Amino acid sequence: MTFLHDVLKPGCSCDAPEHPGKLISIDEALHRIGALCHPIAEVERLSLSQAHGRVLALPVVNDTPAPAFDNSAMDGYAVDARAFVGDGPWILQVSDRIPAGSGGQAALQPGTAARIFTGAPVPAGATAVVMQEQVRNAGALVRIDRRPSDGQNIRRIGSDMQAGEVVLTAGTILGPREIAAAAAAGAAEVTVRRRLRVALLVTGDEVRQAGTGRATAQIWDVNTPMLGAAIASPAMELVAAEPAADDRLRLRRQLADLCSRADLVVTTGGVSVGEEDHVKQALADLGGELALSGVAIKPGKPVSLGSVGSVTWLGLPGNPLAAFVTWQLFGETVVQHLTGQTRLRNQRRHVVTAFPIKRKPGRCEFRPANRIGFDALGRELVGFDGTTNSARVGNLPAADGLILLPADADDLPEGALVEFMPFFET
Ligand SMILES: Nc1nc2c(c(=O)[nH]1)N[C@H]1C(S)=C(S)[C@@H](COP(=O)(O)OP(=O)(O)OC[C@H]3O[C@@H](n4cnc5c(N)ncnc54)[C@H](O)[C@@H]3O)O[C@H]1N2
Ligand code: MOO
Repeated sequence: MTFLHDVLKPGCSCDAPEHPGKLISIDEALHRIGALCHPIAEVERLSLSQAHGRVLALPVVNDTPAPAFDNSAMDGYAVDARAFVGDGPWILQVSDRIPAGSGGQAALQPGTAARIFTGAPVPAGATAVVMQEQVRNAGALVRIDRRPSDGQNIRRIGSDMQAGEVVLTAGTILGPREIAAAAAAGAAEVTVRRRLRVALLVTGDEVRQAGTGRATAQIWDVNTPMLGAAIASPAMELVAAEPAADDRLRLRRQLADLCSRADLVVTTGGVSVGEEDHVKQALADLGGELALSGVAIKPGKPVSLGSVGSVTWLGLPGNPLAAFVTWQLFGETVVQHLTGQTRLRNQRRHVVTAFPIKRKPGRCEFRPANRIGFDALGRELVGFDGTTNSARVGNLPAADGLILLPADADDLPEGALVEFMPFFET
């Protein structure tokens, strides 16, 4: 069953009246993100040790073979097995001692064994290394009982990476695995895109920062710390995190200022249909253009995207779970495009529900869920809290991803196959 398609007739009571036919599918929204968001052009050169989490702007090419010389995979004895006559055992004199790092290595003296250590260069003329546990040692002599195979315990020059090989392509995000490969290629520095400048504007007169006073009917600000944490990844720089009033004029001034300092302005709240929802009007006043406004997704229906000149604007809903889900799904995708990542991280996979689900059809629904094991067929089972709503984040820490419930499904039995998207963690 596919459910990432246009929902022409939203079936949920809160979908239809204000947006008839205007909600687009998740896939269409992702497509529009791709069409709008292009990588920032500026790059910088960083040492590899400073580059964690950054996005490569130029490939990393291995200039010399890795490993750069044949070396031993074991502590043992380097021998030339071609010279072993008969079935053995063979007794050889130990003619040399080769620790790791020793240079200018002499060739193996014919008919002898060279004591060698893991990582040390294998002397010319040796065809194998016999690990020391398989050798009987008597002073300057060693006894080998089994014929070593050709190349045994030798890591060959270039067997990891060839000279001239592209180790990492442009657009790769540098995590520990990529940094390992770049380090093995001897890359001291890499060329990465500069950090994406992100500004956060959290609307809502009722929203208060924890630690300040709070009157009745006011609420703690969840979105600033939550999105601040999501943006605190090495490829991004949070240039501003400001509260905004529900006032169109002041909002316009604030947005103009943020657009002059950021590549991406993320707002929360004020994107729905109420008279207090001024964000879109303020952007229109600045000459902004909308790329999408409203997606058939629950929570997060009012999520919007647009641009003001070269600056991208992402409007997330105010409800914290809706903001979280739409950041995970759309915000991360916007960032991936703007930072020039070429391998988009779409880790959705199929899982099986541990409980039945009752719901209203109409929008594709994302629910916090957690993996709880496997069923008798070996399929991954997920559980979830049945009482989710778009303002509720208390159950987020227990979850480790989101399940996607089909737009057109009302009741799903226990054991239904659904998609699961693990959280992006930075
Ligand atoms: N008549 C309609 N009303 C609403 C509709 C609709 O279609 N018709 N859609 C609902 C849906 S769905 C959502 S989602 C919300 C989104 O509205 P906004 O994005 O404009 O957000 P606000 O109205 O500003 O706030 C919604 C909600 O979230 C609370 N909030 C806001 N900011 C924060 C924050 N930083 N930390 C914690 N909580 C926050 C705010 O107090 C509201 O309760 O609109 C529905 N309404
Ligand atoms: O779509 Mo709204 O996101 O239910 O909360």
